[in-house]
Amino acid sequence: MTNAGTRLNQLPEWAALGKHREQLGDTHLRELFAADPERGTGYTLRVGDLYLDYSKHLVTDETLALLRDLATATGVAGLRDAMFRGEKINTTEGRAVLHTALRAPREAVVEVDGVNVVPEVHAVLDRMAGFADRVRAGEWTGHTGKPIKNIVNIGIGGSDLGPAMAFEALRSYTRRDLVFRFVSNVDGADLHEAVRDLDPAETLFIVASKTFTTIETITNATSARDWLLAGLGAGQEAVAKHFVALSTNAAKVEDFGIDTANMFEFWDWVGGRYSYDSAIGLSLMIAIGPDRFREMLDGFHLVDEHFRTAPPEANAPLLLGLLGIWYGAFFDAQSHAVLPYSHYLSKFTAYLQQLDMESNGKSVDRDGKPVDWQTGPVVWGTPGTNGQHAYYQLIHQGTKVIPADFIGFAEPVADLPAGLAAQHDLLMANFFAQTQALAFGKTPEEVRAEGVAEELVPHKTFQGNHPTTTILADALTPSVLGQLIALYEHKVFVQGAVWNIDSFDQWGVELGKVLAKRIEPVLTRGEGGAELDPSTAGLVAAYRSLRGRS
Ligand SMILES: O=P(O)(O)OC[C@H]1O[C@](O)(CO)[C@@H](O)[C@@H]1O
Repeated sequence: MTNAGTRLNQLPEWAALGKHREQLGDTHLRELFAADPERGTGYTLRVGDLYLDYSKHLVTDETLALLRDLATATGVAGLRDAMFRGEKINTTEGRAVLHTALRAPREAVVEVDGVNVVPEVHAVLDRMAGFADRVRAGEWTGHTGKPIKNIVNIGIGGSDLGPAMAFEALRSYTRRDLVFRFVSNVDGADLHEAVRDLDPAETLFIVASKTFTTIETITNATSARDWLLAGLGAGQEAVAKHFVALSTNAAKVEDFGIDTANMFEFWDWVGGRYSYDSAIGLSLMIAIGPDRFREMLDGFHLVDEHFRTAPPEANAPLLLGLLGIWYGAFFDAQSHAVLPYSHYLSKFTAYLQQLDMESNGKSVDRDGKPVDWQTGPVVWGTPGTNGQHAYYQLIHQGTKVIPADFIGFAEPVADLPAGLAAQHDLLMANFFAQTQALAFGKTPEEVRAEGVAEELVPHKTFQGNHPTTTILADALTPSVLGQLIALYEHKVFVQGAVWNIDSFDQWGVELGKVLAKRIEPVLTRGEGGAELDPSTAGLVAAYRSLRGRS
């Protein structure tokens, strides 16, 4: 609900943006830069260790002011403050949204239903640290007395993507003598490949599931238990030394056979896709150590505080959120590319896909009314420079408007051998070249001036005017990773607030789960299926026939 109870696209601020968009017409970034020599330095922000350049966006001072007016009219700041206060802003699930409490300092007070949750958060972090230290020191031994050397995280969605992404991102900080694997897919191949070369006696499974009912995770965890017990030739008593659980659901953890003494808890006010800085990060904490994990939490907290207190003109998540709204609503942009120029961020965009698309892939507003404005974009991308040799052609010369974030670092990771570290300038030269080419393109006149044959001029012309944000940091440290993730979390928040949707539920994933449960007995035993539509019934029959079951 907007502050005036008016639908988003009925607001005068929305109309003002529409009019402004018409006036902007085809104005080119070349013109905007020519008109303002300070633009390249003026349209920048510094947040913690992040340097943000938004000068290559199709905006003027007026655009930005109008977008901030829209944020005011839609009550973004009020909803933000309600979130930080622990109010139940996830209305369809009746829950508070308090991932920010996961990184609050020990002395902070954040109340849910009148209870300060910060002491509990730190109690769990301390328990995690104690456990991580024991594993890292070789003091946590398996059933046969051998120290644990292999850590396998079993989870899916937010219980996988966060720790898996952060493990990759911080690989240079990880214990290289321990093996870390992440299993998510219910395709048995995932678990098979993860454990086939491991010694069960040295393997710890971390079963990560907020609900502890997710069928993929419970199925994989059950198979992992079978693999372990068969490999050890042991009974159920071996489970306690080789399985720990990360969950909000102690009863289900116990049902599975994991001692709740080996459970690390979190709470229903932590959304799955906002959870890797909770107990869900245990595998990461074992990998990088508790101190580095805490540095990461401090990075998150730094951006939380920025989002909570920075004025609108200098508020980075607000700005990024509003830019996305601008392109979706007024340029018909359907997607948003996130292009990290770091090999270690290979899973960053996949992580953001859940964060953004599960949060803002909604088509009814908070009151259940259909929206008639664009909501969350398709988020996609892979690390540069690989994308340059694959799909950048379409970004440069295609017909779509694709706003893109370019993320890069001044320093290569510390433990890269000098010869390989020397490649970093080339990587970053590509990083800077791409946003330059996207913004300014190459005019037909410039192409002709190179002596290109006239019939090839249109093919070699780059229209430019493709909007990008550049995010530059000194190095990919635990703190910087936390800062980056919090930046995106709050950007997603801002967009959901303006679009007036509940960014914290995910009802859209439920139907498929229910149908899969109904279809499985048809596949395996030929039972039921009368209710299947003709297409699905035909496919199921073909599958059964191919498997020799009909
Ligand atoms: O941690 P859980 O409860 O196993 O859920 C895993 C994932 O499944 C979802 O609920 C979607 O199905 C995500 O939101 C969540 O991150």
